[in-house]
Amino acid sequence: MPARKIEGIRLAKVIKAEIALEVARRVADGKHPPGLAAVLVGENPASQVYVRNKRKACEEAGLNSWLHHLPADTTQEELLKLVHTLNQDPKVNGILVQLPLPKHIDEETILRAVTPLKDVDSFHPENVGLLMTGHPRFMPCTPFGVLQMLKRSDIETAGKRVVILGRSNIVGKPLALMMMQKPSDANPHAGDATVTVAHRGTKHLKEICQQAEILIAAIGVPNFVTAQMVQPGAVVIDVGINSVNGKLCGDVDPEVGEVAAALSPVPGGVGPMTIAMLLQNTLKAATIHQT
Ligand SMILES: Nc1nc(=O)c2c([nH]1)NC[C@@H]1CN(c3ccc(C(=O)N[C@@H](CCC(=O)O)C(=O)O)cc3)C=[N+]21
Ligand SMILES: [Mg+2]
Repeated sequence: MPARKIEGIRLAKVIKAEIALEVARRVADGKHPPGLAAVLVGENPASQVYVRNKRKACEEAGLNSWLHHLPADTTQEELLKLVHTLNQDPKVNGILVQLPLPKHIDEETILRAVTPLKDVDSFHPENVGLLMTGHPRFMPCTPFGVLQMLKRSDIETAGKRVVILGRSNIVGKPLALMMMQKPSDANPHAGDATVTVAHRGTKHLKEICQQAEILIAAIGVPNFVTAQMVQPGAVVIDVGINSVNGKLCGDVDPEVGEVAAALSPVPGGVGPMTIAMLLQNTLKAATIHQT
């Protein structure tokens, strides 16, 4: 029986509608709409697509959004100056500096310059630390999207054996934290799972993947996960966004659909969920700022 398709794009629509309702309620109370400032440096075509999708989603949910598109030769000082301006702007609740940045700019320096209270990506070390200790301020958007995708598909994570392929700061590492943590009032979305993090250097990778009840691929290699790596009946989440001959493809080979119980597609899976959670975080930021 082919795998059930976990339609992130449909779940994201539901979440965006919930956010739109809450935004309308706040506006009716005389508050400003939450505002997201996106900063894009240079002409990376994929980044331009993501930023466009983010702005469209903001518009649909009634949030304000601004795009600051700077030329590829922008200096680090100029970018820092813009970040400082956005930090001070009361209409801006969330700041997103699209990665990757051009080589001559130090990403770590820029991510630390975003005030943690507007850091809707949750990339600032203060927010990473809060997440690590189980008191998240903002949950990073892609891992949060993965957890919501499972929850809203009635897929239990508690007590399950979860294998995460990939150890990036944006996906693998924070997802591992959120998946393994015990839920609490401060951390209601925690997964309560048993987590293994594997990567390209892992020995016996196939055997480890076969142990997974939930397998999450965020390794950045097209079609890396094949059917023989997947336990029959497992749930597989594909976080991969790869471009192959101009076509978008994930980290999971489509043949996995023949053995998995459920599989998230690319496109239409984790990507739209990431954007929905970005709006959720921007709304949360507005709540924190009381604007
Ligand atoms: N500061 C920062 N925050 C990010 O959250 C961030 C980033 N930098 N840099 C790049 C990655 C990637 N990312 C995606 C968001 C949406 C889709 C998305 O909407 N994908 C659609 C299709 C898009 C298409 O047509 O190419 C889908 O999967 O259905 C994909 C990828 C956010 N990222
Ligand atoms: Mg990785």
